[in-house]
Amino acid sequence: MFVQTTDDPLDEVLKPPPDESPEHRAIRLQNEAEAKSVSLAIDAGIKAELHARRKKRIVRLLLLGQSESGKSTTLRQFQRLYTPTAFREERILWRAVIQLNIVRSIRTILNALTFPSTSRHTSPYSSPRSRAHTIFLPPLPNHPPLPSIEYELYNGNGNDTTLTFGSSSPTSVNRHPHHHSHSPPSNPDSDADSESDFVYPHQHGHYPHRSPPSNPSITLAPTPGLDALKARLLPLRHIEALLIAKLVPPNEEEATYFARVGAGSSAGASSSTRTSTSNLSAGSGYGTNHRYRNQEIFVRPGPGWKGGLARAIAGNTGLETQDEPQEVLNMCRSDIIALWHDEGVREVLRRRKIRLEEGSGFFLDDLERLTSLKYMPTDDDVLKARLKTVGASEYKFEMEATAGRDSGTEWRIVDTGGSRSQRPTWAPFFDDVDAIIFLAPISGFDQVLSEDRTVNRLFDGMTVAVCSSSLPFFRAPWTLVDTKLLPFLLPCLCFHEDSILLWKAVCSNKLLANVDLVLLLNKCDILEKKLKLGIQVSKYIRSYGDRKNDLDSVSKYLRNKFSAIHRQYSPNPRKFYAFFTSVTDTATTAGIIASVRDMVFRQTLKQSKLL
Ligand SMILES: Nc1nc2c(ncn2[C@@H]2O[C@H](COP(=O)(O)OP(=O)(O)OP(=O)(O)O)[C@@H](O)[C@H]2O)c(=O)[nH]1
Ligand SMILES: [Mg+2]
Repeated sequence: MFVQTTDDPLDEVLKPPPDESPEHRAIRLQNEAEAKSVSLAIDAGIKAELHARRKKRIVRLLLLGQSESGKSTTLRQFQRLYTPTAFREERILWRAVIQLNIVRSIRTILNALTFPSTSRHTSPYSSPRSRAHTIFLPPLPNHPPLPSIEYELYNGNGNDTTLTFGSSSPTSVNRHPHHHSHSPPSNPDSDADSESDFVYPHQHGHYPHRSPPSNPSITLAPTPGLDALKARLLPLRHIEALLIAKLVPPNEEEATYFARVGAGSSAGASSSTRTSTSNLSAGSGYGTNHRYRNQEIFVRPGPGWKGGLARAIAGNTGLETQDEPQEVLNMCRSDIIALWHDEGVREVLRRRKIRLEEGSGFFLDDLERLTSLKYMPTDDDVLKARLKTVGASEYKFEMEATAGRDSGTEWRIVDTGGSRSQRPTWAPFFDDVDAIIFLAPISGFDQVLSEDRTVNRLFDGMTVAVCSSSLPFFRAPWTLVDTKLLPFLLPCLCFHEDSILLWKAVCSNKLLANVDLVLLLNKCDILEKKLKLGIQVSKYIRSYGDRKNDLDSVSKYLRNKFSAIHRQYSPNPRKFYAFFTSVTDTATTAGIIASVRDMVFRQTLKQSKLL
């Protein structure tokens, strides 16, 4: 029976009729009882859901470390292990990145063969014999004609070659003298070009091994073999532009920065091709502006670039795709393989100290498979692919049931860009993080930072940085520190810029005082290779002294260094977790990631007093 306690007009409506019969009343009461129980059940469901949501654990991990330390690769390992279906589905999207990695490796080789390496040889125009040429290339198959674009390439025998792709091009490759606007300026140092420290191939396109001369310079010889090979590899420049245009959104200002700096002629290019044009001009920029030739293509983390690629290949299985870069790679396959396996080329790279196989995105040892028309990236390929990160982004993982007791926990992993200009983006994540995974690529003891070639990756570069508790480290980008300002920036410490410096900064940061730090001493596989090649650690790290130059001794020595810093700089005592890793190695990394996950999970429970 309703008890009317309010003046609610609804009550008036719901009031039983005054002449309600006993039968009708019984039915009405039964209906009301049923409605009430349904309503109660709904309320209970909502309550339970709210309760479950409140109970749901969220663990937030932050990946830190210098550029190329392996942060994004570690994230991909997490994805591979904990969201395998999504990881597998996305493999096809990585093909473009791998193609770009291959093309860039080839470009590095061709540049090494072409450009003199000594500091006085900074201009490809410096030869008095320089003359520009134009090569007209036919439009590539299965691709709409591109506007006519010109690129310049120093072809190694004193001539500049301008390449033109476009619908107006003749159908055969031929050369003719280029107009005067591309004529090389005269250079008073031009005689210097008659000698350089690189080996030229002989006339049949092979690169004979030459024993090192007593003088590090090697006299140049005419190089028709190399010219022919390079001409056959020219389409790689075209696909480099296509790939960049595919991967970098057209509105990406930063990605095209260096292109604009090194831009050549791009008149007539449509706005959609301007990205590729200007980036190709950057390709020409490595002819005319050497300092930009190592610029990396990057993407902002998150699904953005993948979304664009996915749309581009929508409806395609990836097996019978008409993928132009793949077709061009396939077409150039034998030349690429010949180039990479040539002893003479290897010798040039050795002399130039270019060790592609130790660098990022190295795929040249597997060209047969990777250049096949039906190539589909494997898990390992995806892990080895290199795509620089800019900015920071959070990735969510629901652990699957197989993950055991932490199933239902939501893991949020933040991947960050590690190059110097990116480090200020780390700070906003510091106040809400459960653990930090810090990657230190210990193979970098004999390398310099790609963004500053005066700075050793691990130890010995001398750079000034500002670090103080009152001036948050990461909000004071080192790049902004001007030496003129130094007297005003106190306290000011002189650091050795490198992974060690970063580790010190992370350990000492007060915001992170209660955050667990997990150190991955990464790239052990490369370290091992270097040590086997006889590279002496003591040459680069003076304090290493006369310890054994083997993997065990070196890695333990480095771990102790990091551990000592952790002990000394942590504001509060905390445990030190360190692992030796090669995060591209799926077999070993799976176990390590499981340990890290368990350890972080336990600590999180402890801190939330659930354990
Ligand atoms: N051989 C080897 N290569 C590795 C290892 N870890 C990472 N790499 C490779 O090194 C390159 C750089 O790795 P990333 O994960 O992109 O580096 P990152 O720290 O994310 O770099 P940024 O995005 O620039 O900050 C990639 O090509 C990886 O495949 C390793 O342990 N061994
Ligand atoms: Mg990255």
